[in-house]
Amino acid sequence: MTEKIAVLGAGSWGSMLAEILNENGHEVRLWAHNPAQVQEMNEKHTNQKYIKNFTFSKSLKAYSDLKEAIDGVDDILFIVPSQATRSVAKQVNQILDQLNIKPYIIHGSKGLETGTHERISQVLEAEINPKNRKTVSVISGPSQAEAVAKHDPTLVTAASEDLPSAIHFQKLFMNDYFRVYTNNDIIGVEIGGALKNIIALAAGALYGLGYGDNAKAALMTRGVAEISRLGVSFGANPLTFTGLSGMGDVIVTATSRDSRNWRAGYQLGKGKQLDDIVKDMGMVIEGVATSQAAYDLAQECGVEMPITEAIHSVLNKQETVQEAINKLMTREGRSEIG
Ligand SMILES: NC(=O)C1=CN([C@@H]2O[C@H](COP(=O)(O)OP(=O)(O)OC[C@H]3O[C@@H](n4cnc5c(N)ncnc54)[C@H](OP(=O)(O)O)[C@@H]3O)[C@@H](O)[C@H]2O)C=CC1
Ligand SMILES: O=C(CO)COP(=O)(O)O
Repeated sequence: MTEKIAVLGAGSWGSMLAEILNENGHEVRLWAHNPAQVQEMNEKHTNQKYIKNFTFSKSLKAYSDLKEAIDGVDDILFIVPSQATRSVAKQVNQILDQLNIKPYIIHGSKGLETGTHERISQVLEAEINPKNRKTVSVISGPSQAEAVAKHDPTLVTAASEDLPSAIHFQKLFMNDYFRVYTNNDIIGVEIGGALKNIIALAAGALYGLGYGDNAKAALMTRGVAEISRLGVSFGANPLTFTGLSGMGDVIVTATSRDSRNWRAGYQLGKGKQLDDIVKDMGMVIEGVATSQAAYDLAQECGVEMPITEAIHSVLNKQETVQEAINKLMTREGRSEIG
């Protein structure tokens, strides 16, 4: 089955997912809002700012006109930063009002919207009229774009409340280096993907301060515990958090030097100011905005999330990283389970 697919967002992950789909034989249209980036992709087949030293397939075409990118497609994949998804979805909906198509929608963004605290599938469902689309799904899991570029064997999850839609995307993406599982727990998959970025910030900060493997293992394990607590309070399946989009993504993002969130945390641990880190990174650090949304949600729902609170207070300059660690370590003793 070959399909026409629009990929919206040509950063590290959008361009790499577009390359996978293109290699799988689909007709892929990669949309970027920056015309210079479209020109670079079409003329040099590179995307140097986002994926260094990688040459994309010549058959992968980039577009700067959103309507041209979407017209006639079977599927639309949203891969812009979480906080930009709503504005892109509004534009897409207006265009779909004028076209006679009803595509499947999927996204690969890992964040929660600040203010509304919505998951990205909720944003897409709200902004794209059901008459203009089929279901909304997510693709998530441990998948640094730089490693996918090297065909590192990578396993991810496609999730939708509608299992046939998840299977639809499993078939589109699967190949011999990119293996896709399915899950109908979209809440758990999205919450795991979004909140692991907070744990990655914390892991980088610990390393920046010089702490080692015990601290890293403790952080990852208790990180999954608190992500799971929040997710379960929204009806997620606790087992999802032991899987690829939960523990799997915590492991890769909290250990990979390719992770922007880990690198940002490392610099925080070294004492660099957040504004400078964000400016110098030049790519999205999802954990920064998502730590605010997760902190607000935890307060609203009465869910205990000590690591999220610690990162929130460090990012808001209420505590240093060392002070936050001291507070975490001297909390009252707890039972591990429950
Ligand atoms: N990189 C990775 O390995 C992975 C990333 N993800 C997730 O994918 C999502 C995207 O990340 P990634 O590709 O890495 O991010 P990048 O920062 O690498 O790229 C983001 C892209 O989105 C574009 N963009 C930003 N704002 C807008 C907007 N308002 N409208 C249209 N386009 C916009 C940027 O263009 P410009 O810079 O020109 O503004 C850029 O092309 C994130 O949620 C991330 O968590 C998930 C798995 C792996
Ligand atoms: O989500 C990712 C890998 O699974 C990418 O993480 P970063 O955004 O921290 O690079």
